[in-house]
Order: sequence, then C-alpha cells, then structure tokens
Amino acid sequence: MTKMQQLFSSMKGKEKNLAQTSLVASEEQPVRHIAIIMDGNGRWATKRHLPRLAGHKAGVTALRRVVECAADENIQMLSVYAFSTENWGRPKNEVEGLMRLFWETIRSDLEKLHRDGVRLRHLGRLYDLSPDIQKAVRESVELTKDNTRIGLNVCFNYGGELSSWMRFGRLLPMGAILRRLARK
Ligand SMILES: CC(C)=CCC/C(C)=C/CC/C(C)=C/COP(=O)(O)OP(=O)(O)O
Repeated sequence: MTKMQQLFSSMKGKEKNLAQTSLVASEEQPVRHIAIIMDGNGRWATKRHLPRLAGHKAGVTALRRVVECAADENIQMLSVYAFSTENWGRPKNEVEGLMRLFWETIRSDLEKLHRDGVRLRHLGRLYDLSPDIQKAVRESVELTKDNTRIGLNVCFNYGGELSSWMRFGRLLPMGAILRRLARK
C-alpha cells in the first residue's frame, strides 16, 4: 500500500468526512492531478463536541499530510478547494477564524513548502481578501514560482471557477482513486 493509499484509508476510518477527494484524469492516464474539496470540517468538530474552527484546523492538518504524500507519489498537481464566495455568508466569527487560519497557515508553512519544492498558485478573487492575506498570497506565489516538484493550487474565495473547472475533468469517487494509485 502506498503512502497516499494509507493516508486515504486512515481518513476514511478516523477522520471521516474531513476531505472529499476527486480525481482528474482519463481512464488511460496515470494519476497526475488530484482535486480536494475541503468539506465536513464542521461535522467532524461537532461530532467531537468541539468548535467548528477546531474542525477547520484539523482539515489543514490533513491537508499538510496530503501534500507531503502527493509529492512522494509523483502527483504533479493538487487543487484544494477551500473557501468559496458563498462561504462569506457563514457566521462572522467563523469567517474571521477561517481568514486568520488561512493567513497563519501561509505564514507558518511557506518556508517548508518552498523547501519541499511546492509551487503555489492562488485561484479565486484575491482582491476581495484583506491586504494582509493578499500580501501573503502574492509573496508565496512569487517565492515558489520556480519550484517543480508539485504544484499546489489553493482555491480561496473562488466562485464559478469550480463548476467550469469540473467540466474539464472526470470526477471519480475515492475507491476509484485508490484502485488507480494501486496500479501505479
Ligand atoms: C488552504 C487552507 C490553508 C485553508 C484554511 C481555511 C480552511 C480550513 C478552509 C475550509 C473551509 C470550509 C468551508 C470547509 C468546509 O467544511 P464545512 O464547514 O462546510 O463542514 P460541514 O459540511 O461539516 O459543515
């Protein structure tokens, strides 16, 4: 079992619903691009009698593990759908917590991501985010732009981009991803 498979199966068992993973590839091609829709963070936290933000933090922890494994698995691109324009409608304290978490994660993880050869890109409406976040995103994209090990598209404050992007890919359920990885 590869590291990625172990990660996905551990998520199924212990961290159910932390992330929904979809695969973009045709049947004939090896897995090169994995898209992750961050979902279920709130349910994960509620089940454990924790505040929703604890679920979002656990989601970021899971994401770190996915990025590490994917780079080792020769996956060339990861796209992470984190915060949609609809998510601004959530309670103020949750939105503020998510913005802070996003900013803190860039700040704390950027150096390691750069060292690990991750090329960061942002997809979404940067201009609507706070000046601090805009600056952190711009700096992280600039710093990592020449890295070649793996691309990480962070979709934050995305709108219709998701649905149009989905039309280009075939979305397969988790089981299909695991089987595909097993064949590598
Ligand atoms: C990329 C990065 C560092 C992001 C940091 C911010 C972050 C964790 C964003 C995810 C937010 C979100 C809307 C998750 C979905 O779970 P949900 O709250 O909809 O869960 P539920 O469906 O169980 O309510």
